[in-house]
Amino acid sequence: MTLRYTVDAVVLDIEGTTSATGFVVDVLYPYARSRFAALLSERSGDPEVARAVAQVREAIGEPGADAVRVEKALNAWLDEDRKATPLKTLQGLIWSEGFARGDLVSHFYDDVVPELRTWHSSGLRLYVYSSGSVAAQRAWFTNSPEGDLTSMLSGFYDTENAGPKQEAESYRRISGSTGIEPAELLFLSDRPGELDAARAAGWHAVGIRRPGEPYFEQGVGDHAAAGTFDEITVSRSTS
Ligand SMILES: CSCCC(=O)C(=O)COP(=O)(O)O
Ligand SMILES: [Mg+2]
Repeated sequence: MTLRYTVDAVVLDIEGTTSATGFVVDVLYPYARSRFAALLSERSGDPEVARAVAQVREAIGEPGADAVRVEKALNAWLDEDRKATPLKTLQGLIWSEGFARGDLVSHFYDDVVPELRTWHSSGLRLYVYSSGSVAAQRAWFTNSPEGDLTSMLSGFYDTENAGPKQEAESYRRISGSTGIEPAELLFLSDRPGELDAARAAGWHAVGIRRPGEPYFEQGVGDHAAAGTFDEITVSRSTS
């Protein structure tokens, strides 16, 4: 069945939606895990690192936690795939450098890039809203197996600049930042809580259900659902 929407922009979740959670967990997470210790010891003076470390200490309620304790907390969050902002900031720093030096190439499901090209060439604006940091998102779309895709993207949002993905206020913030009315925005995500929040903010929302993804069995509640991007026809609003 084809789902049809007429909007100004499509906003994309990454993990479970454009790309496989398995790739993130099996390739990106070990890459970050093996580099946290060096980052924490060698770059503690970097303001972005220092701010993230302070956020970790606050989150674990240990203001005096040393680098070893901070690393332990980061690894525990990794184990449970916790979408904690300081974890995502530090991962993003490590990954963006890994992508830049050619250690990493991102992953997209086969249906995604062709559909993004179709939507972009029809005049739709494309944005990303992911728990992965903006630095990680940029690196992800720059270093795809099909080359640099960032020219199709109009902006990037994460939990730092927009807020938590399961809160309607974050979607209102993105709508305000893009200047696009909520009813002209379509969000694609695998997580029902994120779809609920987008809908509560007045957005259109479609659940992406891909076999093998963590939320496949649970489903997406009462949201419209698609198995692949080519099941969604999106036209640009003329208004
Ligand atoms: C390129 S971002 C890496 C994936 C990631 O760390 C993540 O948390 C993605 O979560 P999402 O909100 O896109 O499901
Ligand atoms: Mg997701």
